[in-house]
Amino acid sequence: MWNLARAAWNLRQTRRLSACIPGPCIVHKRGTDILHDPWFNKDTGFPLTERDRLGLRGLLPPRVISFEQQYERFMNSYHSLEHNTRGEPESVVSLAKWRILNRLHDRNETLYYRVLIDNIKDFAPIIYTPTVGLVCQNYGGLFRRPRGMYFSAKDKGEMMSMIYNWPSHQVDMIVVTDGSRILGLGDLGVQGIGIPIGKLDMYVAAAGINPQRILPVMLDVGTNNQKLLGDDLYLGLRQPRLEGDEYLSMVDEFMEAAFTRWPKAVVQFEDFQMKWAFETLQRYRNRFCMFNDDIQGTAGVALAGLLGAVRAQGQSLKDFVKQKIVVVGAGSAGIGVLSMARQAAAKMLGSSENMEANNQFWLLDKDGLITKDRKDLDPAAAPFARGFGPGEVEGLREGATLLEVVKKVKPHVILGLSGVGGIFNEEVLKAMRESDSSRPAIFAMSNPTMNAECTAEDAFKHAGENIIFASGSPFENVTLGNGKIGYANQANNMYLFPGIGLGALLSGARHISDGMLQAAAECLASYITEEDIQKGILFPSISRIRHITTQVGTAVVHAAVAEDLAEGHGDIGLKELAYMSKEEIVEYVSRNMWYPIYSPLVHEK
Ligand SMILES: NC(=O)C1=CN([C@@H]2O[C@H](COP(=O)(O)OP(=O)(O)OC[C@H]3O[C@@H](n4cnc5c(N)ncnc54)[C@H](O)[C@@H]3O)[C@@H](O)[C@H]2O)C=CC1
Ligand SMILES: CC(=O)C(=O)O
Ligand SMILES: [Mg+2]
Repeated sequence: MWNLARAAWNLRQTRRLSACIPGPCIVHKRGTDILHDPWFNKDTGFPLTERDRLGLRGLLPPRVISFEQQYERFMNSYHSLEHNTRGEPESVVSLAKWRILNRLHDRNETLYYRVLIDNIKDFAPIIYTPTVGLVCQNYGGLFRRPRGMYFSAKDKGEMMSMIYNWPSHQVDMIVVTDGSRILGLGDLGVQGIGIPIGKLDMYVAAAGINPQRILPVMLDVGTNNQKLLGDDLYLGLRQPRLEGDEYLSMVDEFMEAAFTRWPKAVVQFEDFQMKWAFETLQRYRNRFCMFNDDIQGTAGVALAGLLGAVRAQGQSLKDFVKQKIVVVGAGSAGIGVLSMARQAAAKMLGSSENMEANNQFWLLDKDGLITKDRKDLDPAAAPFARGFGPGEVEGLREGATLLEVVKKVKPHVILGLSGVGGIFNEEVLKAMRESDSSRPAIFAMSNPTMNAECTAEDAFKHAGENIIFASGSPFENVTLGNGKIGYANQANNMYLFPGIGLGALLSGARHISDGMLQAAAECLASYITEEDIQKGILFPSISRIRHITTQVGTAVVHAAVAEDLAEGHGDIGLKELAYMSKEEIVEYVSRNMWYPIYSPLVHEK
């Protein structure tokens, strides 16, 4: 039986290798309809024979420009824009850069994704955080043409038919938001659509998901943002947010519709306010192949960073259980990080009893330190409320301030996921000089840049040059004395969500388990070399994101198979997956990653 599966796998391999040259792309349009379709459009790059075949002759200037020349011309325009906007306010420059990229996205997807992949380090801050936040805030004014699908409270009962309005026959990856907590910017209603668009651009760039098979989705359930409600030109529903069962029945309807049309799709929930983030995750995670990026993706990246910080202190990974970690922000992201960190510690300790005694975490929210004396203690925060077991620090009361906590606990790590810019202020950072760690870690993970708990520069200036620093949005490295560099790591879930989604898709996982998420986090944690860790580098350069995502995707496929959750993908069945070696899974994952090149277009009626 196994030998047969093996033989079939080998045969397919051979066939595929001989088919590496870009295959033809079937197109059902002709003439200007092709030029106006960004998926097929090659601008001046259509060869003459193709112009003849597709009725394009005379619709373009006669000269044929190669893909490389088009690429160079775009990059030249981009660099001129950089040059011409020098000295302008940062927001003006960032939006100008976003516009030029967006115009290309609207016109020629192949060229757009190629420049994005090749220049991901420079372009991620434009199409993703921080600029995407600014884009969402200014969405009404920037809107030119729609992207993705919008399901509103007015569409109740219609979603099952509406989903068939989407033109692609196959969708692999859906990112959905209700716009209720966009980065650290709060409720932006329908304007939050920029986030699923940016996340899916990262899916294409990092995971090689085919852009014809992605779907950004906005669930417009209203908004509680008074400014938007009072704005005549606001593009979403001008009504308060749906609540309770009305809200859930709308999300239910969307999920049923999406999985009815595309049963093998993966759905990522993004930027939902905390109560709905947790509730929808519990509601759907055993029914559908879905995950919540803010809770689960962020947790894996933070855990990888925390383990890196242990290594940077010259300790063994097992010493993680001795680290005193203060988390600031008890929302979906903060609680997600603590839950995963606790799981990892429990695994290292080997028993839940030891875990009770361990008690290494302190959690604060807008009302200060959370203890068991907290009135109306949120059930999600309850496992991390102080005031039980050994390890209590004298004199720390319910609601203690961050400064009090840092001074008394002398933590190894402070990790911010509060959405509040600057709360790691000079006093807090200076107090970190008394940390019990030889290399204290400061993670200011809130987005966008304005909402980071501190800047990289302030962290190194006030907390000392030996710290480890990471932030959610990118900062420049800091030049320290004696030619040393203070590394500004970017601890952002972009290092994991593409690999989680890709691994879930290619394994055909029924759902996404904790084991699959843990495998993703462990893979990222082990990616970085000892030499880099010693310099204070916790995460690899974003320019390696395709390679990282291949590895993370492989780890996720492997875990899905090991947990018996995989059902296979396309013509690769479970048995073939189960038979693959690690190298073969890597090869399988890479082979399934889309790469932007112009394919010959063949017209079919
Ligand atoms: N770097 C990354 O990959 C990620 C970063 N984030 C960022 O984390 C932030 C929070 O996200 P969520 O947890 O989903 O939001 P949330 O709204 O669910 O939670 C925010 C939490 O911060 C607390 N808080 C507010 N003011 C505070 C203060 N002054 N001191 C201490 N705590 C305070 C709130 O009480 C709440 O517990 C956002 O800025 C988001 O952009 C979220 C996901 C991933
Ligand atoms: C990065 C991200 O997912 C957030 O800030 O919400
Ligand atoms: Mg998010």
